[in-house]
Amino acid sequence: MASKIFVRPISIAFNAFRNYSSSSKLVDVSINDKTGIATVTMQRPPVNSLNYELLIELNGAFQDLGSKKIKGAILTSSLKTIFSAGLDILEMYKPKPERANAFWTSLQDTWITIFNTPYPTVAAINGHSPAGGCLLSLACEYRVMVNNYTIGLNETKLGIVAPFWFVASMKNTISNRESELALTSGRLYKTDEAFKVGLVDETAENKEDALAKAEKFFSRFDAVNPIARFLTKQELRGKIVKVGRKTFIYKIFRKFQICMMTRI
Ligand SMILES: CC/C=C\C/C=C\C/C=C\CCC/C=C/C(=O)SCCNC(=O)CCNC(=O)[C@H](O)C(C)(C)COP(=O)(O)OP(=O)(O)OC[C@H]1O[C@@H](n2cnc3c(N)ncnc32)[C@H](O)[C@@H]1OP(=O)(O)O
Repeated sequence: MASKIFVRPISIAFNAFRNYSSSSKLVDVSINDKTGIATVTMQRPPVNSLNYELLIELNGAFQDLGSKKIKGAILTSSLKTIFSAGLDILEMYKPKPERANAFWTSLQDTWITIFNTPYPTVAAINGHSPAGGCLLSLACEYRVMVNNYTIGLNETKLGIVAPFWFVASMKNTISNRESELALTSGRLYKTDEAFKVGLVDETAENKEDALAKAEKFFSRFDAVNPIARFLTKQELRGKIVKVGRKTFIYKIFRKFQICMMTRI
């Protein structure tokens, strides 16, 4: 039996941008009472492009799950063939500087939240997952991907530069060498190719299969102390987040991106 929990309203999460708040539910969160597994489903047709509102809801959903006693959380999509098309291109087209700043901050906050959850996370990638979509899956601990879709950080193909925390997320998952080859060429991997290089951990026949495999991943931790598990995760991932959040280079880079975005 699955119980629903409410995602924090956007207007409460970010009062300064009340004008941009939306009452529509872009993220569905359900927790299976029997298994203790939460499923976070992005539902922003047509392609789950990541705009400010979706990011705020996603961030709120993963944060709220931190206060629940869950076994793990699965990130997936309600759409038939798309996990997420990445950042919403409309957010990057001549935005107001305040909106660009809020958008960019919400993207990084969401990445940090998912990257750092105390509970285990799996991305059940049930469709295409370019750029920012790939980033979301990289923030999870494990990836199961349905066959015959594409995934990757294809920014260079779009003539843009993946921020270094996108790159760090890739390098946290596949080798430095493979990351270099993939990022410089803007490669989008097919599911089987992604599996071969370790970008995804398992392949699946369809969404149900992906969800079943995702659930199975959590049983690896049945005999593991959750606090020891989380502290170990922090040990492994903490430095990447610190670098992403605090450095001078990041601040410069962000200003540069906002400048680019407001001039397109
Ligand atoms: C391009 C960026 C420009 C400027 C950036 C400047 C500064 C920013 C600096 C740095 C940022 C770096 C990090 C960037 C990360 C990103 O995520 S950028 C976004 C990258 N995303 C993509 O490249 C995906 C593009 N889309 C696709 O490949 C395909 O649409 C799809 C495989 C996801 C789905 O294919 P189909 O099922 O065939 O569907 P359609 O192509 O017909 O699309 C349906 C509908 O959706 C709209 N759409 C698609 N992607 C996006 C998107 N990312 N944002 C907003 N809208 C999107 C598409 O236009 C169609 O709309 P309609 O025509 O039906 O109105």
